[in-house]
Amino acid sequence: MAGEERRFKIGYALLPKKENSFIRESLVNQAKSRGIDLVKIDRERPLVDQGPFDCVLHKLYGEDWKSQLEDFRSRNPGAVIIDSPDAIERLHNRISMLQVVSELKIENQSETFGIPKQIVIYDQETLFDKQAWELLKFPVIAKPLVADGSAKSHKMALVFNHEGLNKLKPPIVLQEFVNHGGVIFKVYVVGEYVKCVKRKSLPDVSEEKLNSLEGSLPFSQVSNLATHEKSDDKYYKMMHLEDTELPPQSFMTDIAKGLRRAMNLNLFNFDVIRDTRFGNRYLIIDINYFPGYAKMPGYETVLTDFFCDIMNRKEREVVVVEKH
Ligand SMILES: O=P(O)(O)O[C@@H]1[C@@H](OP(=O)(O)O)[C@H](OP(=O)(O)O)[C@H](O)[C@H](OP(=O)(O)O)[C@H]1OP(=O)(O)O
Ligand SMILES: Nc1ncnc2c1ncn2[C@@H]1O[C@H](COP(=O)(O)OP(=O)(O)O)[C@@H](O)[C@H]1O
Ligand SMILES: [Mg+2]
Ligand SMILES: [Mg+2]
Repeated sequence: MAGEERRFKIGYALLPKKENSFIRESLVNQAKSRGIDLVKIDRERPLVDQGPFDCVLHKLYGEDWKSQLEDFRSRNPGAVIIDSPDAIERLHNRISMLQVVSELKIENQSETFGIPKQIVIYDQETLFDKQAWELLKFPVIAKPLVADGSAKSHKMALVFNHEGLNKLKPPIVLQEFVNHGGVIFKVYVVGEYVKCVKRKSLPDVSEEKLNSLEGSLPFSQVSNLATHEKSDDKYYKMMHLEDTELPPQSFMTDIAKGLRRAMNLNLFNFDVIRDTRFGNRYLIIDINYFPGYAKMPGYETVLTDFFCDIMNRKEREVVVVEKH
């Protein structure tokens, strides 16, 4: 219609905590002003009975939701689902999550990247099996194998010696703890957009400290501690977050692009540490689907740009299909 702008409807299905942090008025308004209406999907009703939606944005788990999306896809072949549940599922297991990093090839002369040494342990006996330990040395981080967003899946332990293994509950991943100067880099990806920020992490463990420490130290979501917990804390001040240099942006962008293509995902972030033994070696330790974007300054513009981009691409594809 002449003079009338085409509007798009994006339905979102998020857990209440995510909805509260992500669906802010500022985002809704900015999207609206650029022709995109963000509409909440009612979880009490079948998805196929709602809409019509040009796009579905979601971070929900479980078979029921997956089959609802499949029904929706078959009845609305023109709609875009961000992102595919099968692609997201790869991130729910801490082994398959990082496998894709090992397969990535990036040409770079000055920096290298990879993942820390790690093994997966399914039962208590294997925990104490000498052979399993040939690859690893203490300290290690024990992480639940499953990464499904539950509080349990974030409960980790820094393990200093064999004694510390007793408390662990397989299935777990044991990953070499790599000294990295107490600062972690979080690389946020939104389609083609890539933003790297610094966050606090665990402090380095010296050989000396390692020998004096007892068994293990449990922790959870260390990079997400509230601001007051950080600022009062002597330890946080010791970490010199401001003095830490960010990794080269082009290097992070290359990795992000490679991961995006290999995983077929648009919305994710990955955690990177810089190995203090080398200074130019980066290790990817975690990949998260649809992370806390609202913590990114100006997230409203980044996300709105992305929505517009997806919708324009969809329009172009429809035009091409119609022409043929
Ligand atoms: O809640 P937020 O904003 O802290 O976001 C969490 C992320 O924090 P980040 O953006 O990386 O600082 C968080 O990332 P980290 O675990 O801190 O690496 C996860 O992505 C978390 O989702 P889930 O519990 O793994 O499903 C994210 O939680 P949800 O918002 O998805 O519940
Ligand atoms: N291999 C490692 N070496 C050093 N520190 C690590 C390692 N793995 C994790 N960490 C620290 O533990 C935190 C939580 O681990 P992570 O794998 O990111 O779990 P989550 O999914 O709960 O964020 C990281 O943000 C980082 O501070
Ligand atoms: Mg993490
Ligand atoms: Mg994670």
